[in-house]
Order: sequence, then structure tokens, then C-alpha cells
Amino acid sequence: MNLPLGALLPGEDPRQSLRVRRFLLASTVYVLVIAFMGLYVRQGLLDFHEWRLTTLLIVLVNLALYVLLRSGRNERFADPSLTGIQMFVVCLIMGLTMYLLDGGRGGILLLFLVLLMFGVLRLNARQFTALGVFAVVCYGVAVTAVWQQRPAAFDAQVELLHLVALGTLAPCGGFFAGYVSGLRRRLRERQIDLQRAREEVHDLKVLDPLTGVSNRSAIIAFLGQERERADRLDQPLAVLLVDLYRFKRINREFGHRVGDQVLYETAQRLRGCIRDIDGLGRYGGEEFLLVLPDADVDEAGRVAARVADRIESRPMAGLPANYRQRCTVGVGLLAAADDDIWQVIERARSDAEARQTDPSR
Ligand SMILES: Nc1nc2c(ncn2[C@@H]2O[C@H](COP(=O)(O)OP(=O)(O)OP(=O)(O)O)[C@@H](O)[C@H]2O)c(=O)[nH]1
Repeated sequence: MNLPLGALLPGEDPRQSLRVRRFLLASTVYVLVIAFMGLYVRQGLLDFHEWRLTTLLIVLVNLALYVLLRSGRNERFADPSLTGIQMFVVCLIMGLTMYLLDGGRGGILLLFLVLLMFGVLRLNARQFTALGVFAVVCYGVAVTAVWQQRPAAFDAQVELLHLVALGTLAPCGGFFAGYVSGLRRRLRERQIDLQRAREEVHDLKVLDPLTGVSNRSAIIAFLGQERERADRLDQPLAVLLVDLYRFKRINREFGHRVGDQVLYETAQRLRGCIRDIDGLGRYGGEEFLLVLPDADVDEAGRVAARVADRIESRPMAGLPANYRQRCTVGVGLLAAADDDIWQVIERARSDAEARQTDPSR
């Protein structure tokens, strides 16, 4: 049966998929270890039953780890990649194998070193150094046991050299682990910077930098979407055009900085007048556009009154306490016969102009 690799990997979460991929790669090295140990059996350096037992142990441990990773239970661990546990298991299996072999340990030790190097991908320098020391201890305990129980299978000179070689793993691997974890950290920082930059670019594209509300093109796009929705659902849609009265005078008398402050505060007050589903954007210099989905003439009138009240009732920051910024709010309702969104905006503008000349409207 041909099992595609995709079936072994969790498809939904890319991080989880990467962990399982790494685990499967390490499992392939274990397969090589088992095959290589088969050669030791042929050479008479390992008992067949012991080979079978070690193979069973490797298969069971790897199966358990795979189930943990594939089921997502690994997420409950402090390190969901389970690298520490896997490296611990490698050391124990290495110790057992070294104990069972009657000679030629250096050959298979190389494959175990390959397995331990997987730790470089996840562990930091300190953790990898501890792993290296643990590997040396496991090897030392195994060969000491051989020396005690089967002295004929023990060559002190060779084992000492193996131990020294294995001992270099801690500092060398620790150095690489430190380097790789530094690279990982820098990569993570870059990703965060990139994400921030993307958000900033998005904001620059859709937000008005002075007031923080949607810019002209974004509010027009929103109106377009809402008009389509209103047509589809046969719902009303209202547009309010808010024009700050005699704004030129504010700039002239109090300066542009105060003018900017007034625009900013106006936007914040308008924000407080609308629902989450409504849209608010700066349409022009001192003009704001409010898009009110599912709002009929009565609802639009209520919002318009609220807007005028919020803007006019309290003094604006930067302006004298007795100065009241006035505004006109024009209401436009989407009509079934409208060819495009500009018609409803024009309706709101005409209403605003009519109110400016006749405030009683
Ligand atoms: N401080 C500041 N002023 C702005 C900004 N954008 C536009 N303006 C000013 O807003 C003023 C708008 O002038 P008009 O369109 O004549 O509007 P108005 O003075 O309010 O006149 P009416 O609408 O007829 O009452 C101009 O003086 C612009 O320079 C801005 O970002 N900051």
C-alpha cells in the first residue's frame, strides 16, 4: 500500500506540521540505526534477540511520540516540539545499544550523533550543552557496565577515545545550538517587524493620518460594499455628510495646529455617535461622511441630531471655552433608482447646503 506523506502530517496547523515533519525525519535515522544494528547481528557483535528487543523499543517509543504529536496533545507541554523528550530518549536508547554491542560501537555512535544534532534545531546553547553532558554520562554508564559484566567486549583505549569524541559534542553542539537559536530569534523579530510594517502600510492605505478614521477612498469603498448589501437584502441605507461650519476661520484665528486638533476631536465625537457596523471617514478637508447600513429616514434623522449635539454642545480642545464649533449635517437616503453611490452623497450634500441656508430644517 502506498501511503502518501501528506496523510502522516497534520494539514491544518503549519507549526504542528513542521514538528511532525522533523519527527519523521528523525524516525528515518532510527530506521537506519535498526538496519545498521542488523549488520552488527550478522557480524556476531549483537545478539539477534537483543536486536529484536531494541527494535521493538525504538518502534514503540517513536509510535508513542508520533501519537502525541499527531493528536495535538504535545501542545500541552511547555515545549510542544517535544525536542527535549526526544533527545532524552535518544540518549537512553544510545546507552542501551552501546551496552548490548560487543564491539564496533564507534560506527553506530555516528548515527546517534546525527539524532542528537536534531536538538540543535530547537534547543538553546545551555540546553544543548546539558544534553551533550547527559549523552556522555549515558555512554559512560553503558560501557562501564560492559566493563563490569563482559570485560572481553570492552576495550578501554577505544572507549576512552569514544568518550572524548562524544564529549566534544557538548561544546561544539552547544555553539551551533546557540547560533541557530540566535538566528531563530532574529527571524522571529523580523517577522514581527514585517507584520507591523504590513499593518502600517494597510493603515496608510485606508486611514486618514490626522484623525485616524477611514480616508476618502476607504469610506467610498465601504459605501460601495454597503450599497450592494442593501440592494441584495432590500434594506435601507443612509449617508450623513458632516460639514464643520466656517472652519477656515478657526485656522485663521487660532492657527492650523488648533484646526487639526478640532478635526481630530470631531472625528472622535463622531465615532461615539455610530454603531460598530457603521462607517466613518474623512471625506474632504473639514467634511466627514457617515455610512449607516440598515438605517431609514427616522434613524438617520436621530443620528444626525445626535451628531450635531455632540459636536456643538461642548467646547473643543484648543478653542476658547465659550466658543462652540457649529456644523451642518446633511442626510441622504439610498434610492432604488440610484445608478451609483455618488448620487446618495450628492443628496446628503444638497441637504447639508439647504440646512446651512435654512437651519430650521
Ligand atoms: N487645520 C487644517 N485645516 C484644513 C485641513 N484640511 C483642510 N483644511 C482647511 O479647511 C478649510 C475649509 O474651507 P472651506 O471649504 O471654505 O470651508 P469652511 O471655511 O468651513 O466654510 P463653510 O463650509 O462654507 O462653512 C480650508 O481653510 C482648509 O485649509 C487640515 O487637515 N487641517
